[in-house]
Amino acid sequence: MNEALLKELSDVIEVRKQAAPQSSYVSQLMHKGEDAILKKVIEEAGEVLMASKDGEKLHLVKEVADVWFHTLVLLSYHGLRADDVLMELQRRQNISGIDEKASRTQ
Ligand SMILES: N=c1c2ncn([C@@H]3O[C@H](COP(=O)(O)OP(=O)(O)OP(=O)(O)O)[C@@H](O)[C@H]3O)c2ncn1[C@@H]1O[C@H](COP(=O)(O)O)[C@@H](O)[C@H]1O
Repeated sequence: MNEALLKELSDVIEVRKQAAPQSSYVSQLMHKGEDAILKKVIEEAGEVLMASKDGEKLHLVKEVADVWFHTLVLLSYHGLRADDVLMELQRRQNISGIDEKASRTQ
């Protein structure tokens, strides 16, 4: 995963959040509010399901990118960033790393 790219995208979303609604896709979506953002997340998740079933890998990658992007917009709406999710994933990896270490020493 390119962590820097996710952080960069989070920065762009933060800037668009403050901008006039007509100026960009993110600004418009932010202006429409939480329900509109949630609707996009659910819609894109449905498209991931269809892409998975049709077996086209590139289609799946594109739909997952749409989900990631819209969840970043949702995080920003709530004052959160990609970093918060990355830290949570890191925390889980650390826990499972500790578990693995413990099972090796038993
Ligand atoms: N990564 C994305 C990105 N991925 C998807 N989308 C938009 O998300 C929408 C996906 O919705 P759909 O697939 O349902 O397509 P649609 O029917 O055209 O969309 P709707 O009319 O239903 O909203 C499209 O309008 C895409 O353009 C994105 N829009 C922007 N970005 C990034 O966000 C940054 C800021 O974008 P702006 O706010 O547009 O400047 C850009 O630099 C990009 O890096």
